[in-house]
Amino acid sequence: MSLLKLTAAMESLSAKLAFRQQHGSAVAAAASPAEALVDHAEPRYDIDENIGFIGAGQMGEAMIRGFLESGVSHPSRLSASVRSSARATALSRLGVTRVFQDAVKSGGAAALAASARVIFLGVKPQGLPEVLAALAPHVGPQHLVVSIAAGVRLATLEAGLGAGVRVARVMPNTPMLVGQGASAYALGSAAGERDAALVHALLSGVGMALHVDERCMDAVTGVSGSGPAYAYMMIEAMADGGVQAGLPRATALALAAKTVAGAAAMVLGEGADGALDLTHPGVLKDRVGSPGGTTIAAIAELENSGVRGAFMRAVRAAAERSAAMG
Ligand SMILES: NC(=O)C1=CN([C@@H]2O[C@H](COP(=O)(O)OP(=O)(O)OC[C@H]3O[C@@H](n4cnc5c(N)ncnc54)[C@H](O)[C@@H]3O)[C@@H](O)[C@H]2O)C=CC1
Ligand SMILES: O=C(O)[C@@H]1CCC=N1
Repeated sequence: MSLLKLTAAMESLSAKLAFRQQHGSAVAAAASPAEALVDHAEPRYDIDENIGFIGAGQMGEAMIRGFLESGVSHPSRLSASVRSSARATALSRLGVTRVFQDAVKSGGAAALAASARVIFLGVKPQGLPEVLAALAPHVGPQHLVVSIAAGVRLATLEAGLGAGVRVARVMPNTPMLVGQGASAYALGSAAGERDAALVHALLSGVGMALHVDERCMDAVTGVSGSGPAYAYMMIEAMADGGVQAGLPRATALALAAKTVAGAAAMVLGEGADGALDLTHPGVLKDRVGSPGGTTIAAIAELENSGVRGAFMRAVRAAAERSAAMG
């Protein structure tokens, strides 16, 4: 893909994202009323590259589904190396038919490297060394290898694949499945501007993508990689409170989830140039509470329970665990 085409693709993605953020629609099934009328018989996708996955579990499948549903890629452009027939069946239901066997034991790494120019490594960090060893003989100058493994450093990827191989380290999160991911990425020493643009275009097609220095990646893991789990706990707990106060479960859960999503959308404003325009959550919080009212009564309970400190310690624990895994 030429740099010009990539830039155009990125602009188109930004426009789509702006639309989705504005309209709260996560997935591009009907990115605009006009697009909803388009006949999709022809393949229609934004990133004109063959993309492969070694490991398509929770996160790998969320990325694949996100790429497909947001129109970043097309099933004909995707391939994967998987361990189980259940995974292969799940992918074929998505239209991904180039599915190879285990990357380590059954030659899947060679087949995948032959079929894809961008190779995502979606296995657990503990399984990564043997995947790198299996993949190393098959990667060349045409490849960009992107690891999503928590804690695993760029230097480890470069040492495992060989000097000169272009690598990137990405920390995605599962809301990518619905086009609402929050990802950060860092680039290896051999990766260039085109690689950065490609990684950025892929990730920003399924949410927000930020380029960070590698030393930030463990902290990123603590905030956004593991973060959806904290948000789910919060939503579950708020819903439990609603049930305790007399609401039906489904009503409480829907209200809690939408409240968290809406509050997050108000922090994540967007400037005229499409850049993020963040609003401090403290300012927004103060607008909710009336003197002597309900909100401040609730906030006093949260402060008494040490919720802020608990969240800070949780993020720090995840970041430290990520650093230790590396
Ligand atoms: N789950 C999450 O929310 C996030 C996970 N990650 C990272 O993503 C990676 C995967 O995590 P999950 O998807 O949660 O784990 P998972 O266990 O659901 O998926 C890993 C997949 O890799 C497959 N696999 C393992 N060895 C293989 C081989 N040799 N050949 C082919 N396939 C192989 C497994 O069968 C499994 O389906 C981890 O490194 C994790 O740190 C990063 C951000 C978020
Ligand atoms: O729990 C984990 O280790 C992975 C990495 C970030 C989210 N899940």
